[in-house]
Amino acid sequence: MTDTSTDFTAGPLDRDAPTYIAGHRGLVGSSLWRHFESEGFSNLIGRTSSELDLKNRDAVFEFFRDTEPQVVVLAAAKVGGILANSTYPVDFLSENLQIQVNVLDAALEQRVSRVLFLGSSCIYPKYAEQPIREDSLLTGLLEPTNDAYAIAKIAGILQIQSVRRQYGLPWISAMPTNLYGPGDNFSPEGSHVLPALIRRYDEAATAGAESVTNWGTGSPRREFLHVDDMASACLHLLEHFDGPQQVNVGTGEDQTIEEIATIVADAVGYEGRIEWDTTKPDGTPRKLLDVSTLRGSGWEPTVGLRDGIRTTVQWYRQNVGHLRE
Ligand SMILES: NC(=O)C1=CN([C@@H]2O[C@H](COP(=O)(O)OP(=O)(O)OC[C@H]3O[C@@H](n4cnc5c(N)ncnc54)[C@H](OP(=O)(O)O)[C@@H]3O)[C@@H](O)[C@H]2O)C=CC1
Ligand SMILES: C[C@H]1O[C@H](OP(=O)(O)OP(=O)(O)OC[C@H]2O[C@@H](n3cnc4c(=O)[nH]c(N)nc43)[C@H](O)[C@@H]2O)[C@@H](O)[C@@H](O)C1=O
Repeated sequence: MTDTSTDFTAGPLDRDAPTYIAGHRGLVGSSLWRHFESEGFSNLIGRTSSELDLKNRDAVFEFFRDTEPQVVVLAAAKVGGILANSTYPVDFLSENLQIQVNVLDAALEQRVSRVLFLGSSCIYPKYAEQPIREDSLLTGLLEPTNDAYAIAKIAGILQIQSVRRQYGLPWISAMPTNLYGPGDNFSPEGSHVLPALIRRYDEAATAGAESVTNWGTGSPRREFLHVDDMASACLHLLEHFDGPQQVNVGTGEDQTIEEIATIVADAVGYEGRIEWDTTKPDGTPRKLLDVSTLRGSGWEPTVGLRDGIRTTVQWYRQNVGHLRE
């Protein structure tokens, strides 16, 4: 079956159109909200999970009928780091499938004109050639620590492509690399590596601890994008890209986890030793995205890694760290 949605040309979005940001209180959603507001969007719609549980299909359809969004960014999902993903795989599979199927089906009933679905770089095979091109999808086995989450995200890409083929609507998907920034989840067990390190090193610096213990071996490589760059890439794609293939979103540069730990230690002023708990999983050895599609469409990141980590530490100290006992 071919993609029939070929007569659409991406262009500026209507700043007054009802625009639904699903997950608007999360790391990505809150940054999207700030960015869309700063870009003049006057009719943004958001609902918390207690106001609208996106797993509740009837409630989602009723919400779409009431609010009639014309643009939807799907940044609501069950999200977590390597340990949460590997400990609760059925939650990551089932909740994400329910959320995305409900939102995309309701958006289809309303014939929403532009939808952006957010996946993740973990959709690609564990041993994909680096940097990972978009056409590596489904060419090899997944990383077992996040295969359930990845399968849900791959289903989302297929749903976007299927709506394009069957209904000709110009919906798109973006696959972000590991993200960080203000509004992140800093829970020690459930979070991703960067917020976990910021919290651990800040606590160690405050306590004058002689050593900190991080997870795994420190040798895996990861690529990090500041969430405000992610938000600007999302709007850029909605206005400049149309096509069935998911688009990678990243910086095109990566570091070892050990290097990241050193940058965080510098940022918080911690001078003690680093130890590694090798009973914790390393996950995929490397996942550096090929970002030539996005770069070719005229977008590039603006926040350097050291600056981004420094300002995230400041945000953490002002908004989360001071709440500790
Ligand atoms: N963080 C990262 O490093 C990466 C994230 N992504 C993707 O980006 C997107 C956003 O992630 P991120 O911002 O980090 O995640 P967060 O956990 O920070 O935010 C997720 C948001 O989803 C909402 N949500 C979760 N379940 C439900 C539900 N049942 N009903 C309604 N809302 C719900 C939550 O709403 P509420 O706060 O109201 O409870 C929350 O605000 C996700 O699709 C994720 O897969 C991709 C790659 C990397
Ligand atoms: C975005 C992406 O995020 C997840 O994949 P991941 O990249 O493996 O995620 P992570 O950030 O949790 O870990 C990165 C690396 O860092 C190491 N590491 C060290 N010390 C801590 C630590 O304290 N916490 C965590 N979480 N990791 C640590 C850890 O051992 C690993 O080697 C997916 O499940 C999936 O959700 C997904 O799509």
